[in-house]
Amino acid sequence: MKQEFIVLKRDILKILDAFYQGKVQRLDQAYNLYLKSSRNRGTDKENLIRLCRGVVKHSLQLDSICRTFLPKWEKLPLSIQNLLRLATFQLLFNVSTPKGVVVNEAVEISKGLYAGNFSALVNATLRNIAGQVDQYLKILEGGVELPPWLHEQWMNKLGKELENVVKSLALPPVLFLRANTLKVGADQLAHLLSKRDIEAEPLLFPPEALAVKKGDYHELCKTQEYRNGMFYIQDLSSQLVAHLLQPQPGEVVIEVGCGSGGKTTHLAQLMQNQGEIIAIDKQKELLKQLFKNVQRMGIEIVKPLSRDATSPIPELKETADRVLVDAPCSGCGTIRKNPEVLFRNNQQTLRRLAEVQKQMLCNAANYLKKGGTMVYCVCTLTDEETWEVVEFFEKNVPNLEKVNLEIYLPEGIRKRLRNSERWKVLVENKQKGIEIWPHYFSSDGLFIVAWRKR
Ligand SMILES: C[S@@+](CC[C@H](N)C(=O)[O-])C[C@H]1O[C@@H](n2cnc3c(N)ncnc32)[C@H](O)[C@@H]1O
Repeated sequence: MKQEFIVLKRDILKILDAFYQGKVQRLDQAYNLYLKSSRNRGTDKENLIRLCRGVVKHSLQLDSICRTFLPKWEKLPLSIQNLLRLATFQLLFNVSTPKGVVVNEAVEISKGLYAGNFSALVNATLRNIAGQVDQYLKILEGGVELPPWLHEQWMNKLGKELENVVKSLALPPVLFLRANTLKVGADQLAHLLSKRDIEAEPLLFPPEALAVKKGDYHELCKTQEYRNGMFYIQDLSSQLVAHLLQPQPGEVVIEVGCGSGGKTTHLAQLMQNQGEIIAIDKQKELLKQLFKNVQRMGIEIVKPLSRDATSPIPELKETADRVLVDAPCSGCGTIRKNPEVLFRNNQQTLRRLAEVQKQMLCNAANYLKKGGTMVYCVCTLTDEETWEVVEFFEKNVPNLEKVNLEIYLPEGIRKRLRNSERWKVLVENKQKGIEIWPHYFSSDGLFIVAWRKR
């Protein structure tokens, strides 16, 4: 039995315990907090993240498998539940590790929990599950199990296509980069990274996008190219947003909900570092990170503004050529990398978020000059946060007309969208907004819509 795997799994269990106890909202907060402490610097980070993410992503399925053998599953202490979840996940997904090793390691760990009172139960349950792995694998081949409220919504939208979505959500997230074209092109960046044994393949659209084929997040952040601001780690669908806003050098652009600057820095690139971007967020901590990113990437046109964007900001009235509203949302498009989204949301949280989105959007429309363009985007695809927000906005804010974004999409992207039944429905209904579903490009899901002020 390899001692280091046992240590790794004990670490994972601490993270899962913190997550399921609700001590942190997001899973990445739980593992980042943990990895930050100096004792854990040598941890096999990627394996740890993969296993934590896998357990949370499949926990509805893992729990129902465990429940088959443990009718009193709900009454078990949380650490024992997590130990069984983790070992079951390994039995089903880590086919390279012999089943006996997985079971023995779990039993060994259980001896240190609750005076070993649950060791026999852990042993018997996992041996039963190990004996029926083939049967369970068939269930898991269907993809991630969505909570009923989300399954019903997406089924209504997608019908049979939902099968492809949930299968795609089960896959690990793809790491995408955006070359900072103020410093380097995608081909040149790929070449520089290859010297560090990182393989990143330039994509056709956007021209600055790359998909990482070899190398992980932590390796990338340590490179000289990262420190020199030659790239930003950003999902592919997010990279479409700045292009669809079409900012021009010399213009005034306002971004509402700028966070740490993923889209802000992209807007600055497209503006060739000329003009002005007012980057608004209510979280000061994120604005500090934005400042670091802007400096790292050699950008000089960003003015951070710490404000609550659900209230009007009178001094910005009719000042902007373009406005981007990147609103807080449930993140249902990001389940591949943020599986906690499956558990932290329900119809109530969606309604609360939709209210914030509506207020941010209605206020932001006032910042546009006549003839200016505004984009609203969210990395989710629930009705409440997308089309219902659009409907409310259009009823309440006059003098705006929807822009047909399809014409701004490059042929490759358009072709893929046109292949989907969902796109045909949107076009038939003259909806004009764009829905990127996670299986189209192995990216996050995203909703984008745009208006022009008359
Ligand atoms: C989707 S995230 C932004 C991501 C960012 N634009 C990027 O591309 O990296 C939404 C942002 O909205 C901010 N936010 C939430 N509520 C807000 C409010 N009432 N006023 C201003 N910003 C808010 C959050 O702090 C968060 O950074």
